[in-house]
Amino acid sequence: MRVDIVTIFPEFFQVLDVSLLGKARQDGLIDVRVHDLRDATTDRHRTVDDTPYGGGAGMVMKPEPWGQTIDAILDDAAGDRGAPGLAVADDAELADARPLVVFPSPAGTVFTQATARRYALEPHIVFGCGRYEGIDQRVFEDTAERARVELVSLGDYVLNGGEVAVTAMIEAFGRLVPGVVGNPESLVEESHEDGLLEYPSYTKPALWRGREVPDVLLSGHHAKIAAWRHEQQLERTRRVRPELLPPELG
Ligand SMILES: Nc1ccccc1-c1cnco1
Repeated sequence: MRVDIVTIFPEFFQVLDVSLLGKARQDGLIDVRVHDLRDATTDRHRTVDDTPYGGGAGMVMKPEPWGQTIDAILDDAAGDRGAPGLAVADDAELADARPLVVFPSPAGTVFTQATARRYALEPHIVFGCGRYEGIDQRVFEDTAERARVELVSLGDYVLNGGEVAVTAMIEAFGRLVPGVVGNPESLVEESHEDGLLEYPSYTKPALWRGREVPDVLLSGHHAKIAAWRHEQQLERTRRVRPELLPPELG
Protein backbone atom coordinates (compact mmCIF):
# COMPACT_ATOMS: atom_id res chain seq x y z
CA MET A 1 0.00 0.00 0.00
CA ARG A 2 1.22 3.44 -0.97
CA VAL A 3 0.39 6.52 1.08
CA ASP A 4 1.30 10.05 -0.04
CA ILE A 5 0.93 13.00 2.35
CA VAL A 6 0.92 16.63 1.19
CA THR A 7 1.65 19.13 3.97
CA ILE A 8 3.43 22.38 4.81
CA PHE A 9 4.86 20.65 7.91
CA PRO A 10 6.67 17.54 6.54
CA GLU A 11 8.65 17.18 9.76
CA PHE A 12 5.36 16.55 11.54
CA PHE A 13 5.24 13.04 10.06
CA GLN A 14 8.50 11.82 11.58
CA VAL A 15 6.10 10.24 14.08
CA LEU A 16 5.31 7.67 11.39
CA ASP A 17 8.88 6.39 11.59
CA VAL A 18 8.36 4.89 15.03
CA SER A 19 6.35 2.07 16.54
CA LEU A 20 4.15 -0.27 14.54
CA LEU A 21 3.94 1.97 11.51
CA GLY A 22 7.71 2.41 11.46
CA LYS A 23 8.09 -1.36 11.26
CA ALA A 24 5.39 -1.64 8.59
CA ARG A 25 7.34 0.89 6.52
CA GLN A 26 10.63 -0.98 7.05
CA ASP A 27 8.90 -4.24 6.09
CA GLY A 28 7.65 -2.63 2.89
CA LEU A 29 4.01 -3.16 3.85
CA ILE A 30 3.20 0.54 3.74
CA ASP A 31 5.14 2.94 1.52
CA VAL A 32 4.67 6.44 3.02
CA ARG A 33 5.91 9.45 1.05
CA VAL A 34 5.69 12.97 2.48
CA HIS A 35 5.57 16.00 0.15
CA ASP A 36 6.21 19.62 1.18
CA LEU A 37 3.56 21.76 -0.50
CA ARG A 38 6.02 24.68 -0.54
CA ASP A 39 8.23 22.76 -3.00
CA ALA A 40 5.53 23.52 -5.60
CA THR A 41 5.69 27.28 -5.05
CA THR A 42 7.53 29.64 -7.39
CA ASP A 43 7.99 32.84 -5.37
CA ARG A 44 10.83 33.77 -3.04
CA HIS A 45 8.61 33.49 0.03
CA ARG A 46 7.26 30.06 -1.01
CA THR A 47 3.72 31.37 -0.56
CA VAL A 48 0.96 28.76 -0.17
CA ASP A 49 -1.99 30.89 0.95
CA ASP A 50 -3.71 34.19 0.27
CA THR A 51 -6.66 36.28 1.45
CA PRO A 52 -10.15 34.89 0.79
CA TYR A 53 -12.29 36.22 -2.07
CA GLY A 54 -15.39 37.72 -0.51
CA GLY A 55 -13.43 38.85 2.54
CA GLY A 56 -13.36 37.30 6.00
CA ALA A 57 -10.72 36.39 8.53
CA GLY A 58 -7.85 34.00 7.95
CA MET A 59 -6.16 32.80 4.80
CA VAL A 60 -7.10 30.27 2.12
CA MET A 61 -4.60 27.85 0.58
CA LYS A 62 -3.82 28.74 -3.03
CA PRO A 63 -4.87 26.19 -5.70
CA GLU A 64 -1.72 26.21 -7.85
CA PRO A 65 0.70 24.44 -5.46
CA TRP A 66 -1.97 21.86 -4.65
CA GLY A 67 -2.78 21.15 -8.28
CA GLN A 68 0.87 20.81 -9.20
CA THR A 69 1.70 18.54 -6.22
CA ILE A 70 -1.32 16.27 -6.58
CA ASP A 71 -0.79 15.95 -10.34
CA ALA A 72 2.86 14.97 -9.78
CA ILE A 73 1.87 12.30 -7.24
CA LEU A 74 -0.92 10.84 -9.40
CA ASP A 75 1.29 10.87 -12.52
CA ASP A 76 4.05 9.10 -10.60
CA ALA A 77 1.63 6.51 -9.23
CA ALA A 78 0.12 5.95 -12.68
CA GLY A 79 3.62 5.21 -13.90
CA ASP A 80 4.05 2.72 -11.04
CA ARG A 81 0.88 1.01 -12.13
CA GLY A 82 2.51 -0.15 -15.36
CA ALA A 83 3.30 0.89 -18.89
CA PRO A 84 1.17 3.36 -20.88
CA GLY A 85 -1.54 1.77 -22.95
CA LEU A 86 -2.80 -0.06 -19.91
CA ALA A 87 -6.11 -1.66 -20.82
CA VAL A 88 -8.76 0.86 -19.85
CA ALA A 89 -11.33 -0.78 -17.65
CA ASP A 90 -15.00 0.03 -18.11
CA ASP A 91 -16.49 2.85 -16.06
CA ALA A 92 -17.37 0.73 -13.01
CA GLU A 93 -13.89 -0.74 -12.72
CA LEU A 94 -12.22 2.59 -13.62
CA ALA A 95 -13.94 4.25 -10.70
CA ASP A 96 -12.51 1.58 -8.38
CA ALA A 97 -9.09 1.72 -10.00
CA ARG A 98 -8.63 5.46 -9.55
CA PRO A 99 -6.53 6.50 -6.53
CA LEU A 100 -8.24 7.90 -3.46
CA VAL A 101 -7.43 11.47 -2.37
CA VAL A 102 -8.52 12.29 1.19
CA PHE A 103 -8.67 15.80 2.64
CA PRO A 104 -9.23 16.01 6.40
CA SER A 105 -11.86 18.68 6.91
CA PRO A 106 -14.28 19.79 9.63
CA ALA A 107 -16.83 19.80 6.78
CA GLY A 108 -16.21 16.12 5.98
CA THR A 109 -18.00 12.86 6.68
CA VAL A 110 -17.00 11.36 10.04
CA PHE A 111 -14.14 8.86 10.01
CA THR A 112 -15.14 5.58 11.68
CA GLN A 113 -13.74 2.07 12.05
CA ALA A 114 -15.66 1.19 8.89
CA THR A 115 -13.73 3.94 7.07
CA ALA A 116 -10.48 2.54 8.46
CA ARG A 117 -11.36 -0.94 7.22
CA ARG A 118 -12.18 0.45 3.78
CA TYR A 119 -8.97 2.50 3.59
CA ALA A 120 -6.86 -0.52 4.60
CA LEU A 121 -7.95 -2.18 1.33
CA GLU A 122 -6.94 0.74 -0.90
CA PRO A 123 -3.74 0.27 -2.97
CA HIS A 124 -3.01 4.01 -2.88
CA ILE A 125 -4.27 6.92 -0.77
CA VAL A 126 -3.15 10.55 -1.08
CA PHE A 127 -3.77 12.74 1.99
CA GLY A 128 -3.94 16.52 1.59
CA CYS A 129 -3.37 18.42 4.85
CA GLY A 130 -5.01 21.83 4.66
CA ARG A 131 -5.34 24.63 7.17
CA TYR A 132 -8.53 25.26 9.09
CA GLU A 133 -9.46 28.25 6.92
CA GLY A 134 -9.42 25.75 4.06
CA ILE A 135 -8.09 24.93 0.62
CA ASP A 136 -9.46 26.69 -2.49
CA GLN A 137 -12.61 24.70 -3.38
CA ARG A 138 -11.44 24.29 -6.99
CA VAL A 139 -8.68 21.94 -5.79
CA PHE A 140 -11.29 19.37 -4.73
CA GLU A 141 -13.20 19.81 -8.00
CA ASP A 142 -10.08 19.57 -10.17
CA THR A 143 -8.74 16.53 -8.33
CA ALA A 144 -12.12 14.79 -8.66
CA GLU A 145 -11.61 14.74 -12.43
CA ARG A 146 -8.90 12.06 -12.07
CA ALA A 147 -9.34 10.57 -8.59
CA ARG A 148 -11.92 9.71 -5.96
CA VAL A 149 -12.00 12.64 -3.50
CA GLU A 150 -13.23 12.36 0.11
CA LEU A 151 -13.42 15.11 2.75
CA VAL A 152 -13.19 13.40 6.15
CA SER A 153 -13.63 14.69 9.70
CA LEU A 154 -12.35 13.10 12.92
CA GLY A 155 -15.15 14.72 14.87
CA ASP A 156 -16.83 17.98 15.78
CA TYR A 157 -13.90 19.99 17.06
CA VAL A 158 -11.44 22.46 15.58
CA LEU A 159 -7.83 21.68 14.67
CA ASN A 160 -5.34 24.08 13.12
CA GLY A 161 -4.69 21.75 10.20
CA GLY A 162 -5.08 18.27 8.81
CA GLU A 163 -1.77 16.77 10.03
CA VAL A 164 -3.10 15.43 13.35
CA ALA A 165 -6.15 13.99 11.59
CA VAL A 166 -4.02 12.26 8.94
CA THR A 167 -1.77 10.75 11.62
CA ALA A 168 -4.79 9.33 13.42
CA MET A 169 -6.31 7.95 10.22
CA ILE A 170 -3.02 6.33 9.12
CA GLU A 171 -2.71 4.67 12.53
CA ALA A 172 -6.34 3.48 12.38
CA PHE A 173 -6.17 1.87 8.92
CA GLY A 174 -2.42 1.08 8.94
CA ARG A 175 -2.84 -1.44 11.75
CA LEU A 176 -5.49 -3.23 9.68
CA VAL A 177 -3.21 -3.73 6.65
CA PRO A 178 -2.46 -7.47 6.51
CA GLY A 179 0.90 -8.27 8.11
CA VAL A 180 1.23 -5.06 10.11
CA VAL A 181 -0.10 -6.46 13.39
CA GLY A 182 1.62 -9.71 14.41
CA ASN A 183 -1.48 -11.41 15.76
CA PRO A 184 -4.58 -10.55 13.67
CA GLU A 185 -6.68 -12.06 16.48
CA SER A 186 -5.87 -8.95 18.54
CA LEU A 187 -7.75 -6.85 16.00
CA VAL A 188 -11.02 -8.64 16.55
CA GLU A 189 -11.98 -7.90 20.16
CA GLU A 190 -11.65 -4.14 20.19
CA SER A 191 -13.97 -1.23 20.63
CA HIS A 192 -15.98 -0.52 17.49
CA GLU A 193 -14.71 -3.59 15.67
CA ASP A 194 -18.00 -5.42 16.32
CA GLY A 195 -19.96 -2.18 16.64
CA LEU A 196 -19.85 -2.20 20.46
CA LEU A 197 -17.41 -0.70 22.97
CA GLU A 198 -14.82 -3.11 24.32
CA TYR A 199 -15.20 -4.95 27.65
CA PRO A 200 -13.00 -4.00 30.67
CA SER A 201 -9.64 -5.77 30.85
CA TYR A 202 -7.61 -7.07 33.82
CA THR A 203 -4.20 -8.62 34.36
CA LYS A 204 -2.03 -9.71 37.31
CA PRO A 205 -2.00 -9.19 40.27
CA ALA A 206 -5.39 -10.72 41.21
CA LEU A 207 -5.60 -8.25 44.13
CA TRP A 208 -4.38 -4.65 43.77
CA ARG A 209 -4.98 -1.88 46.33
CA GLY A 210 -7.83 -3.95 47.75
CA ARG A 211 -9.46 -4.38 44.33
CA GLU A 212 -10.09 -7.91 43.02
CA VAL A 213 -10.49 -9.25 39.46
CA PRO A 214 -14.06 -10.41 38.59
CA ASP A 215 -14.32 -14.08 39.64
CA VAL A 216 -15.59 -15.21 36.24
CA LEU A 217 -12.28 -14.19 34.64
CA LEU A 218 -10.44 -16.52 37.05
CA SER A 219 -12.88 -19.42 36.49
CA GLY A 220 -11.33 -20.81 33.30
CA HIS A 221 -14.90 -21.31 32.01
CA HIS A 222 -14.50 -19.90 28.48
CA ALA A 223 -18.22 -19.80 27.62
CA LYS A 224 -19.05 -17.93 30.83
CA ILE A 225 -16.12 -15.55 30.27
CA ALA A 226 -17.29 -14.83 26.71
CA ALA A 227 -20.86 -14.26 27.91
CA TRP A 228 -19.68 -11.94 30.72
CA ARG A 229 -17.50 -9.95 28.31
CA HIS A 230 -20.36 -9.52 25.81
CA GLU A 231 -22.67 -8.38 28.58
CA GLN A 232 -20.04 -5.89 29.71
CA GLN A 233 -19.80 -4.60 26.14
CA LEU A 234 -23.56 -4.09 25.95
CA GLU A 235 -23.72 -2.41 29.37
CA ARG A 236 -20.80 -0.08 28.60
CA THR A 237 -22.16 0.78 25.14
CA ARG A 238 -25.67 1.38 26.52
CA ARG A 239 -24.21 3.70 29.21
CA VAL A 240 -21.55 5.58 27.19
CA ARG A 241 -22.59 5.43 23.51
CA PRO A 242 -26.27 4.34 23.28
CA GLU A 243 -26.40 5.52 19.67
CA LEU A 244 -24.04 2.68 18.70
CA LEU A 245 -26.42 -0.02 19.94
CA PRO A 246 -28.20 -1.97 17.17
CA PRO A 247 -31.96 -1.19 17.25
CA GLU A 248 -32.84 -4.66 18.56
CA LEU A 249 -30.56 -4.10 21.60
CA GLY A 250 -31.38 -0.43 22.19
N1 LIG B 1 -10.45 21.23 12.09
C1 LIG B 1 -9.72 20.86 10.98
C2 LIG B 1 -8.91 21.78 10.29
C3 LIG B 1 -8.16 21.37 9.18
C4 LIG B 1 -8.22 20.07 8.76
C5 LIG B 1 -9.00 19.15 9.44
C6 LIG B 1 -9.76 19.54 10.54
C7 LIG B 1 -10.58 18.54 11.24
C8 LIG B 1 -10.67 17.20 10.91
N2 LIG B 1 -11.52 16.64 11.81
C9 LIG B 1 -11.93 17.59 12.63
O1 LIG B 1 -11.35 18.78 12.29
